[in-house]
Amino acid sequence: MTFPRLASNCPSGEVFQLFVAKFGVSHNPGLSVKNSTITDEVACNGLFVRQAKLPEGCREDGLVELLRIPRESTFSIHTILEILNDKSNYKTEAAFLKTSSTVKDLFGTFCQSSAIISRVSETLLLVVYFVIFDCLSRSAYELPSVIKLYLQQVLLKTEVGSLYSDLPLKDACVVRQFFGHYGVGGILDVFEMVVCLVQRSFSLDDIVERTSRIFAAISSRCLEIPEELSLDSEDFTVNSTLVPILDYANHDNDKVNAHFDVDRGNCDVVLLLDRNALDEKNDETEVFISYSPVEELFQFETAYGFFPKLSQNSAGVQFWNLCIDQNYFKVEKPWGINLDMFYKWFSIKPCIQCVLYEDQVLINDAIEEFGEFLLPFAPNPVHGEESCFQYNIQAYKSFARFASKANDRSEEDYLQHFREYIDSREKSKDQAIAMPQLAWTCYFVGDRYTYARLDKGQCIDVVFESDDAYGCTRDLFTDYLRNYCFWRIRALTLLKFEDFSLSVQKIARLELLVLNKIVDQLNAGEPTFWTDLNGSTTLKLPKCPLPPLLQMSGECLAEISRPDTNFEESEYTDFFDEELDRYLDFFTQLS
Ligand SMILES: C[S@@+](CC[C@H](N)C(=O)[O-])C[C@H]1O[C@@H](n2cnc3c(N)ncnc32)[C@H](O)[C@@H]1O
Repeated sequence: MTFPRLASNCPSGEVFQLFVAKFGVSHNPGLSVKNSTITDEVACNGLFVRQAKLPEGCREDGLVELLRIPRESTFSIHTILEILNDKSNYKTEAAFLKTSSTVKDLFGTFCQSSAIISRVSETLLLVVYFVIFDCLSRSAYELPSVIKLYLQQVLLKTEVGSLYSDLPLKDACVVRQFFGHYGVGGILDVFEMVVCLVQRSFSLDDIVERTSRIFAAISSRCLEIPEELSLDSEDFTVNSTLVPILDYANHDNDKVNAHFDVDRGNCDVVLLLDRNALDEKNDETEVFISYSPVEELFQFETAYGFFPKLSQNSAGVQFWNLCIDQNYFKVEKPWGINLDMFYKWFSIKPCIQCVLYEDQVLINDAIEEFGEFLLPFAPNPVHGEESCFQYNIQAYKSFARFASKANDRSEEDYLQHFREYIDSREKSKDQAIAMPQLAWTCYFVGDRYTYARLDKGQCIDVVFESDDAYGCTRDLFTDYLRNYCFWRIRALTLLKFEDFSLSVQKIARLELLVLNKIVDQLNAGEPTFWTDLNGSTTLKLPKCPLPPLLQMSGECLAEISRPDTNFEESEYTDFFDEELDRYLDFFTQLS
């Protein structure tokens, strides 16, 4: 099989040569960069290896080193500072002082923005750096040449086709309304904030378009590069890092034939080929690495702009973290419970993990988070016609009592504070209240029928003690899920997809596919939960994390009126002393 030559407008071959000639990158003679054939959707480069040109022999571990990139030619939040602070990277001392101090000032200003602080990640900080570099390079500042080359010939030339490439999203208000619970609002906020900060500091053309390109390129090219904490330690941390040339490698979990690593001797990043994974018949093969062995499709689409094919190497499964639109919490309330308030107090992510497996969509009920999601559907273990949870609208009085006991002061000193604070936390757009869970009482049978204010882990231990309780709860949840799917399918099908950016259309279509599949399976009485496959598969599901709890961009559904009626603490707990003990630190810190 042969691959097409690089298109004349594709600079990656030239970039490869420049990194080799000027920035210490070395490579195996069999390695080259070419147009990849994996996708027609975007212009796509890839790394290729020609077997005939690979020298004989290999490393001790049988792998062949294809590429070596010195640490100082990679970009992490640490190396960028080192590159900026190295005077030898500038033509004059004056240029060094001007650029390095301006970058630090602007970076400091950007990082004070609350939208950035609340969502800070190393990848975001890299975006901030490169957006600043782009503006400086267009404003008569000198940039270290390694940064300039990577920015201008890689980041700004990359086509990704992800959610970030589509920023600012068409019809952003509707997208926020219908996909905000997936965290899209946070992406939009950060993008708008970065653009706004840049526009305040520079009057340049095309800021929005270039910022979007840089966001998309960095999000799709960052690698998690391990770094030892110290020379004599086995412990290491990982840094989000941009690694030139290696980042031309594409992803395919079925065709993986290489992986990257760090040379512990000098911290170079190396790309290592498994020669056994090459097909003898093909003289030239595309090099594939794995961006992630576990494929969660929303994340792949947002970061990389594509849904990978279902691959046997990923255990034959992919995931869709079905985030629940919190607006539905107003529509249906199991046992009359306000689910928004429940999940917020317990810091439970309103998200159901779906497993895409052999043309089926199965709810992953084998993870702890599923049990957590299920909790508010549980019936009272004695009074089966009631919920097993009770909400205390006057929880601020419990907080005041705890604080008074912990600090030996009067309850009155704290009442107003907690009333206002709890009010603001319950009404906030965060998905977690982030206070001790003292608002929901759980009824359970231990040695006797009793009640206490437990956290989610404790609740799971006591609520699902018996298989009956679990089965009954799961049935109630299944009805809820069916109704949710109908509601959401209806909402999504009423949308005019053509009004949206391409990536949002792809996400909406895939979610519809998942929801319709669940409904079809439920209607046909087919398995809906992963554990229902018992016996028909011995597959052990890989771990796929749920998305984090949203900050500042969840829904705010609380409409709370807080009556000031008689309040008896003992109606809400049988375990006051244990609870006080448990949360003593929180309350003593208030003083
Ligand atoms: C780290 S870059 C790889 C190099 C990139 N192809 C280029 O042209 O520079 C990651 C991007 O490559 C593309 N890509 C990688 N693997 C892919 C695959 N299996 N299918 C479709 N696109 C892929 C996606 O656009 C992704 O965002």
